[in-house]
Amino acid sequence: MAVAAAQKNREMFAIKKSYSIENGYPSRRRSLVDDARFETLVVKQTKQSVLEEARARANDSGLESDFIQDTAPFGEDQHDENKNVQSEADADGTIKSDEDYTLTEEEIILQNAAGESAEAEKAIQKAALLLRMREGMGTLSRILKVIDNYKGCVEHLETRPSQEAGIQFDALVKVSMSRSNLLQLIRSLRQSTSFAGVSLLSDNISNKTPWFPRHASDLDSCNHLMTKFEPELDMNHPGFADKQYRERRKEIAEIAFGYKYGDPIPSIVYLETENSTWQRVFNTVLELMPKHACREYKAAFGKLQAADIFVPHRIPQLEDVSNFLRKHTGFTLRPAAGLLTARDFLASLAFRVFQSTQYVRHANSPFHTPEPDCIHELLGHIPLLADPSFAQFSQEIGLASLGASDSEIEKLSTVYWFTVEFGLCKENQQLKAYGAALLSSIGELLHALSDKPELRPFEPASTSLQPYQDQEYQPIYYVAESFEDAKDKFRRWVSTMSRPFEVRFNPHTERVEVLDSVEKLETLIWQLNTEMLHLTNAVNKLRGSQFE
Ligand SMILES: C[C@H](O)[C@H](O)[C@H]1CNc2nc(N)[nH]c(=O)c2N1
Ligand SMILES: N[C@@H](Cc1ccc(O)cc1)C(=O)O
Ligand SMILES: [Fe+2]
Repeated sequence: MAVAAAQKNREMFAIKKSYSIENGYPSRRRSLVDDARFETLVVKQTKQSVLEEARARANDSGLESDFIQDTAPFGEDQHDENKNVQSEADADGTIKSDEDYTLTEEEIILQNAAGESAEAEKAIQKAALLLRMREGMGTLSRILKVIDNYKGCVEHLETRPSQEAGIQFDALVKVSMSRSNLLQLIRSLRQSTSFAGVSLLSDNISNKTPWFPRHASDLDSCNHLMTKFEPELDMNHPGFADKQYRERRKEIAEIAFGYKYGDPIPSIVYLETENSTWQRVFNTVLELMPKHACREYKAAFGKLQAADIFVPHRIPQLEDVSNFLRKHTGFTLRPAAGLLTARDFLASLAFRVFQSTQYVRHANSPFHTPEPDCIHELLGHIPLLADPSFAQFSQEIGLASLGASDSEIEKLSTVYWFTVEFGLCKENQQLKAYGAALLSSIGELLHALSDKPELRPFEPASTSLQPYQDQEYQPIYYVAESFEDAKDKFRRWVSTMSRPFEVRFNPHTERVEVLDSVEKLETLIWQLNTEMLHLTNAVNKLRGSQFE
């Protein structure tokens, strides 16, 4: 019961998606908790206000309806005396106010795209319009004339009898014209009573792909918190009744809110209680790891110990860990204020950036906590991020998430959940843990390896559909044939995702490029050829030296 209630409570606050710029948010926030409360409202209101703003802008531009002016209103013969009000009177005689022009999301995207710069406004845009024509085919010739007046080119025209009462025909018109003219055209058509509807269809509105972070510095604008487990909001949270703990959390969250790409991660002077929580978990992990952790985890763990980063008596500083990872796999860390939305969290992996919390779980619950803390990130995630093959794999997941649909993000994060967070694998017929949330939670690790939970073979297609909760131990775990097998299967499944474009990370610029032109592909092929040449040379040199 308590679980269900808490889940509901959290769902009320949870923000499911997105890069915050895309949603119109300012990038940084002052208070974790106020923010969290505020954001649920904002999510609802943002769309509304963006729509209103765009509408106001469209109305402010003082455009006349060229459609009406240039072509004479439809049916002018019959309604001559009404000519002046034609553009405002609807078929049933009601006045069309500006409120009636509901801008669709496509139009807002178009408007935003046009508003980016003078060139962007003039850029030629392909678009498909669906016009619901109240009257006969005669309307078509007028439409074509208006498009011509706006210097548009009609690329495709199709009509069909309408299914709806009061509408004679639907016309699908594909045009290419400058963005600003396209916007005016739509507005113009809307003002005519000859149409029961004018809509811009989504698939053609933009030759651009959706917004997503293109450079590691764009992550400054994401960082979106999921208001899930919060000591302030959740009665089940171990820190709910501990004022001091909550203050401490706020203090540490401020670092993440203030952080910008390129900054060194500020170090934290951890309290004695915090270090001793770390020590308890660290020592237990050390004890259980040889028997229960997968090989790759153990190997990387050893390197972190050798570098003096993993020591029992103090919590490692994120900056030191980040520098260590950079040297091994090119991964770096960014401080995060709490649980991020799956979209923002996965996006950072595309840049080989791992968003890491910096606060420590409550001292009363060292062996399991309902939200990620730095002990989870450090003991759970960091070792594998120092493994080159796993690092590569993590980045691929991140790249696959960029611009993916909400339902794909949901599936991706579910598979991520059952592998990277809670994955089990076989090693010489023995069950081993590779999931970070198992390796950072002794309680859950022992539960996973007991006979209590259900174990299922890992198959991304079905695993991606399995609902889960994240407050208590998992009732189901997925077991891969081996750690390699988990990565292989996940990778192959990711490549079946339906996103209509491919992206590539350029490590020199830390930029994600959309592979949407022959030129870009040619440059890449040239780079690969150069690399092939070096590799072939290396092979030849080694072969040659064998015979010396
Ligand atoms: C992608 C998936 O949802 C995953 O569980 C993410 C969500 N957000 C996160 N946010 C933080 N800060 N740390 C994490 O480990 C995760 N994990
Ligand atoms: N349960 C994990 C922490 C965690 C919580 C929620 C998550 O989504 C991930 C990790 C631990 O105790 O270490
Ligand atoms: Fe995690």
